[in-house]
Amino acid sequence: MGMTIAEKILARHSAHDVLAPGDLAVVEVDTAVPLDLNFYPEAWSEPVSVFDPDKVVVIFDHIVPAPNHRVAESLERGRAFVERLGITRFHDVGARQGICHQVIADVPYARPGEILVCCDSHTCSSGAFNCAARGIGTPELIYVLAKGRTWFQVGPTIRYDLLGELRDGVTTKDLFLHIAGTYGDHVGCNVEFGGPGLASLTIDQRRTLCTMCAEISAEFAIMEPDEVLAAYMAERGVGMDNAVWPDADAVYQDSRAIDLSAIQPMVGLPDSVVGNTAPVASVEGVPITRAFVGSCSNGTLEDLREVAAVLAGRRVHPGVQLLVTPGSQEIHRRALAEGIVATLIDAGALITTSSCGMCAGFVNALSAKDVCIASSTRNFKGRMGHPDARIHLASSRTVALSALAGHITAGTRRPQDAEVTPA
Ligand SMILES: CC(C)[C@@](O)(CC(=O)O)C(=O)O
Repeated sequence: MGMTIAEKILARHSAHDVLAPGDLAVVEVDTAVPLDLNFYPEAWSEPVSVFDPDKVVVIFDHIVPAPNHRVAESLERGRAFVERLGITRFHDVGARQGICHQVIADVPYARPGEILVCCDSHTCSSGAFNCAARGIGTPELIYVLAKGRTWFQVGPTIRYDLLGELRDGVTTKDLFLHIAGTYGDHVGCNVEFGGPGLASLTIDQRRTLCTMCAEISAEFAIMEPDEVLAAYMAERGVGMDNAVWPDADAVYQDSRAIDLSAIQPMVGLPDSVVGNTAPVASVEGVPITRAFVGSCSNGTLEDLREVAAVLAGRRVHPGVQLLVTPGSQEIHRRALAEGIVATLIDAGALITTSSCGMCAGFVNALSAKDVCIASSTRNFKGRMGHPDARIHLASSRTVALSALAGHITAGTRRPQDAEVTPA
């Protein structure tokens, strides 16, 4: 019987030749990624040894730099663990800091055909690399660290075939919001992306889409390998030998074709994106007080470029506070080199340290009165501060346009503005 990408990767890492939905697979893990949050005393029960220190990557990203002594003590616990077990791949506060999924992409720690686990729901982000990547809980991570193995129950797979190309100014965030609004949640299911339209999407755009699949409760969200991925990996010295395509006779729970050219700018409405999204045009004019660009879904260099293109030579609306959080120090440095940081600051934005930042609600929280538009991952009630704050999710471009206007808007691109705006 034919297998989907997820089934094939799990089978290759297990004792099974064939896996089908419902099967339990015990698998060897290629990479395990503990985060700063794992080292809180209530969560952490330290393994005496790790299965292979070279397969462990420790990344501090959620609450960094430490805002209080409790966090500082957790980070110290993490550093002691890294030191004791001889883990060399360590992203501490400082020069190598970044959001785990962005760092995993930058290096890259996620590789085609491999299995990567991390204690964060957005770990499916690395499905863009044809990697079976998934979030797990801290107790399970401790087991993986000790034994190098974990288990998954194989879920049915929903296949998305992408056709055509996105129109100018439309992003994979809009594509995701279309999927979440149209099809609702994908609880217990793997998601697989392929089709001729995939070739038109950059790696950053692919990561946005895969990352957001956590919000529809997907298990694995994996893309087919192609030349775009091969080029990205080749630049980083990684081959495609283990890349996995689905079998021609793979069995899917459902197959859905999406015409990318039909997607329009979308907004995720408060307080969940599941079945709750709308074209930006339909909420045009809703006043906002806060705007945020960042997170593991949209803190990429392409996001920052898009925001800079919108903001160049303009000023953010006086009633709006705009925060921009580069996904990693690597991206921050490249944004500096490209002049993006200066453009954003001149426009009135605040650039923050590379971390989960506002998305995780640990810094710069929203008040009860705030209305926010964010390109980040999640908009549950109370996610970014007070439960009465209203959070809309959108592309970084829509966030930037809205920050200029002081209200939610799909706006227009600058060259078009120049044509229609009298001097
Ligand atoms: C810790 C929290 C902010 C988290 O990172 C947890 C998670 O994704 O598993 C999230 O994005 O909700």
